[in-house]
Amino acid sequence: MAAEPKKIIIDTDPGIDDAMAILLALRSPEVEVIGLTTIYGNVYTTLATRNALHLLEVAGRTDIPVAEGSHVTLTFREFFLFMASLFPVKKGTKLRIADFVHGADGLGNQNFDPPKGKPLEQSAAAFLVEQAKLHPGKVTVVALGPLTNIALAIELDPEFCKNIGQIVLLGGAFSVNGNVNPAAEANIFGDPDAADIVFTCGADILAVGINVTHQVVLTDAERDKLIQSNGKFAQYLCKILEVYFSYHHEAYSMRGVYLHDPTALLAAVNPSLLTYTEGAVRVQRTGITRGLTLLYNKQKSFGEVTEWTDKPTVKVAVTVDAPTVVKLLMERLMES
Ligand SMILES: O=c1[nH]cnc2c1ncn2[C@@H]1O[C@H](CO)[C@@H](O)[C@H]1O
Repeated sequence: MAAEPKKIIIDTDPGIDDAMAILLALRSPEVEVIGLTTIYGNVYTTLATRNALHLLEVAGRTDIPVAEGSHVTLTFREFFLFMASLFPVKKGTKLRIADFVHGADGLGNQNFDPPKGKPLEQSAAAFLVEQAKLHPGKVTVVALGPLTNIALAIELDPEFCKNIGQIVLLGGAFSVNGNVNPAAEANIFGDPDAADIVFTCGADILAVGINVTHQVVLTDAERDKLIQSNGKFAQYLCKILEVYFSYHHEAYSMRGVYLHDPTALLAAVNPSLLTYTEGAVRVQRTGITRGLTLLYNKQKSFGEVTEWTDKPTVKVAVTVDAPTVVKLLMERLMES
């Protein structure tokens, strides 16, 4: 008898590689997407919500709910709540939005029609808490953007970390340079305070960092194969991928793109595609290395108490079967 599909919620900032991961998830029988929650990162949260609804309409899956997430980082949020109580005036935020990677609309400057659907009334954090409680130990969150919503879910319900089955997150640059600056990877840099809360919350966490996703490349030749296929999702993605290819060409002088989000998604679909190590991860929250992720492998027992002492163990991906990830992605998108 086939195993019941794993319930997943994708926390996402679509985003071209997010779009690939979402469509891939919808073509993966091993998982059932029970919701999308949105976050800023590649675009602002409002646009992330719009794009999430749009992608579900493209896929004909408007039965899947979308819950809108935080518009600001954890610290800004706390500051706002405090200031709003004193002066009810809105101020601008200084989010780092990667529109130069994904286009101004987040989906390769295609300017699609606005979606017809609407997000739930419920916030992303409330949705995450509710679903984890409803299916204890059975829901996997695949977090593809900054970790604000997950940290808010932890704040909202201290039981969330126990109720959630696993958090597979795309984030961090473990023992390699970041992609925002030499220290930091984009998702962790987006909200380092939230990331540190998530890494130390005690949930079952698998972090897939760019030390792993930089091994997974979709080449120009593979994109050509996607273009030539009749797959509906492949056709759609090839339209939006142009901007992402140009960015990689400029930034990395490469003829191909990194498959960050699809790799993290497939790590949730089939964990045996990766190997991982274990230890405690802390995130640098200030200074020039803000957003740095540092894994303590617990091989040395330090004489003194450190910021890593007694912190829970998480899994950090080390290797990936890149050819199989690319093959699965291509096959599933071309069949669609
Ligand atoms: O150079 C970059 N700057 C900012 N964000 C990036 C860059 N390259 C990729 N991403 C986005 O951030 C996540 C991986 O870190 C991915 O979701 C990717 O879309």
